[in-house]
Formats: sequence, structure tokens, C-alpha cells
Amino acid sequence: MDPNGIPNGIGKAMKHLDLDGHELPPSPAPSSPSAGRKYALATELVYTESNDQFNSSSTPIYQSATFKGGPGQEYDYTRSGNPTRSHLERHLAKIMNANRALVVSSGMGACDVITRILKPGDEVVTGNDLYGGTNRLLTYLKENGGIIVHHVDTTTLESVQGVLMEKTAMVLLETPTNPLIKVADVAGIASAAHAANPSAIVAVDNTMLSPYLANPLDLGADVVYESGTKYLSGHHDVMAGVIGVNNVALGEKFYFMINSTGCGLAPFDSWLLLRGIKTLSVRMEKQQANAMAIAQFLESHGFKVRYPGLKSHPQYALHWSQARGAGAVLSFETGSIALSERIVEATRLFGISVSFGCVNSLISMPCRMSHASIDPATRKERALPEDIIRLCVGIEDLTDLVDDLSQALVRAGAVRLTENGFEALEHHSAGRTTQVVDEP
Ligand SMILES: Cc1ncc(COP(=O)(O)O)c(C=O)c1O
Ligand SMILES: N[C@@H](CCSC[C@H](N)C(=O)O)C(=O)O
Repeated sequence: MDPNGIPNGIGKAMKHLDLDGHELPPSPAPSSPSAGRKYALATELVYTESNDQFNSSSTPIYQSATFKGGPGQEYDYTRSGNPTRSHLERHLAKIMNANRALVVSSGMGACDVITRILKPGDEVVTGNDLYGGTNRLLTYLKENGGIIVHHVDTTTLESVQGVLMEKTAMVLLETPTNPLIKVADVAGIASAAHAANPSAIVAVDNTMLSPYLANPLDLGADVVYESGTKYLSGHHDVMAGVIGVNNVALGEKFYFMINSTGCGLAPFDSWLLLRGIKTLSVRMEKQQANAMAIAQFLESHGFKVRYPGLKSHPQYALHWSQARGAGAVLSFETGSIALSERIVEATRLFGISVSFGCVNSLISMPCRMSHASIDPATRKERALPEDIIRLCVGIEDLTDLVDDLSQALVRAGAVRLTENGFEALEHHSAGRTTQVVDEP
């Protein structure tokens, strides 16, 4: 019996509506979405309201596929809705500055849900540097779904404008891009896209920054999505995808797809993601401080480093006009694939692994790993350097990380000794570039 004397909590659920008119779960109730931030983001990340019947401090996991009761109740079947998932979605809506958030089984699941609104003949404008999996899905839609996909350099508004037209149904942006760390002007591109077609959907993949560092909906995007597998969860123990929107009808369309295809995030995974989100601010602050120091270390030794925290980044000012931090992913080049391979294999603390956003530091060669699904000819056409190394910096002690990287550079033979220490074999510094001579 609930306090209203109605069995199964149904009456209690029916009494409460959230801002969008959705009924709240019987227990726990979520914190209010999109009601304006009462606290700083770091506080909002850990703060959730709950009316759990036992005052549980941690959101209970409703590990149940079905819910008993009759028609009209808030929950009947976990594919359609689950209290733990709802709690997470409402919490995320708040921190993403979204009217509604939806969570699915992976970042690619989120991208799939979003692109399912496309129809044959629709045009999509996207970047020429893009996560390999996103590129793979768009290529599938191009080859099998009758969708026209334009890959352009999203760092310049003009190249995007050059392909925008009335038939542009979607603009899909990454900023910074994975792995070349290119920055796109979200506000500029969103207004150009909406001018070309007022109903075009501008979707931003916010995986590299997370809601802690950027809120693309505030810049004019219609949809923000990200891989919750990365910073939001932070420990590489769960796969998840997150979608945020302000438009109620668009939110309903995405919910329809999620319920129809059955990709909603499972209760336990929702709980893991909810737990991860609580430490997002401390993890991200430490990770990006470490990343900044490592980017400076590599650049000062002559490597060509791509990181938006460095003043040498070609879009430094643009990045900082739309983000609150530089994130913790950087890439650098060595001038030789074999040299890059030796560096990657010589690190100990930086684990060789795909993905990023984890508390542990990772190292990878995107062309061999995360972006291997992009064929070599396309990689060449898009100027994706085969020797590029991506570092995803974690929360370890900075001195240990720098020592690990230094010993790897020396053991791999990537540096030559100088009076002041060492410098990259292919040395990039103001006014001069020396080349790697021997390709082993
Ligand atoms: C930028 C970006 N977007 C989306 C995804 C897809 O996320 P997931 O692996 O959770 O499907 C990834 C990585 O996988 C990514 O790096
Ligand atoms: N085998 C996977 C590779 C996943 S890459 C994950 C992540 N986005 C990254 O950039 O490292 C696949 O083919 O999808």
C-alpha cells in the first residue's frame, strides 16, 4: 500500500507530473530537470532529490523487466521505461541544460537513434575528421539508406555553408574532433544550417568534453549526444549513450525509436552511470590538468601536438568561446609509423587501449585502432596522419605520467639527446622543422 492507500504505488505515481507532463516514478523521485541551475555544476552533479520510501542515499536499481498493475501506470515494461533509468535521465537533463535526456546502450546506439529520423533523399553534413564508428554508420546509411552524406572541413564556416541547402536534414558535428582535435563553431554552423533549412537538425557529439565542459544546446544545437562510456561513467566499466534535446516533439521521436528498437539503458548500467556522474567534476579537473601539462611537455620537446589547451592550437580562441575546458585527449605526431608503434609499446602507465575518459591513462594509434574502420584511402584523402598517437590522460600522478612517457620516447628512439635534455627527431618549433631520416 502507498500512503494514499492505493496498491503498487500507482496512485503515488499518478499524483506527480514533471515539467514535461511525464509522471514521476513512485520511488525515487528525480531532481527537477531544466528548472535553471540552482547550484554550481559540480554541486548539481552530486545532488539528486529523492523520496525513496527508505530514504536510500543511493538510487535503487529496479532490476525488474516488468511492473505489475493495470493500464495507465507509469511503468509496465523496462524496454519502455524503468525508474532507475528515469532517475538518470532527469539528472542528466539537468546537467546537460536539456529539457529532456534519454539514455541508451552505447554512444553509437545514441547516434543510431538520432539518425533514424532521416529519410531517403535527405542530406547530412558532417566533418572530415570523425570518430571511426560514426563514419561507419553514416557510410552504411549512404550506401543502404539513400542518405547523401557530405564530409567537409568543419573548422571553417565557409566549407560547411558550401554544402548546406534546403535538403540538409541534419548537421552532425564533433568538437573537438576525434582524433585530430579540430574545433567547429557550433553557434555559427547551427545558425547557417537553420537559415538553409529551418527544420534541419543540428546534432553535436559532445563525447570529448562532456556536459561538465560544454553545453552545445546553449549554443543553438538541436540535439546533443555523447558516449557515456567515456567521461560520464569514467571507469570503463559500462557502455552507455546519452541524448539531450530541448524540443519536446524531437524528444518524443527519439523515445519512440528507443522503445521500438529496445536500446534503452539497462537498470544496472543506468545505476553505474549515475554513480560515475557524481565524480565527473573531480575526475575531469584532474585529467585536464594532467593533459595540459603533458601537452606542454611534448610541445616543449619539439613534437607537433594537437590540444585545445595549447595557445598553438589554430582554433584556441574559438574553442574557449564555447567550452569551459580543454578536456583530456590530445594527439601528437612523430613523423614515422614505426616510431609511433615503438612509443606506444614502450609505455607502462599509459595502457594500449581504445576509448578515453577513463581514470586510467591510455595510449593508442587511431589509424590502427579506433579509426581502423575508415579505409586507408579515405584516411589519406582526409589527411589523417598514419603515425598519429592519441593520449587519453587519466588521474594518475603527473610526475609518474611524464616519467613514463619520457622513458618510452627514449627507449623507442623518438628523441635525440641535447644539452638541455632531449628533443623530438622530427622537431617542430618556430621557424624550423627537422625530419625523421631513418624509417626503420
Ligand atoms: C567521439 C565519439 N562519439 C561516439 C562514440 C561511440 O561511443 P560508444 O563506444 O559508447 O558506442 C565514440 C567512441 O566509441 C567516440 O569517440
Ligand atoms: N572496435 C571498435 C573500436 C572502438 S573505438 C572507441 C572509442 N570511440 C575511441 O575513439 O577510442 C569499433 O570498431 O567500433
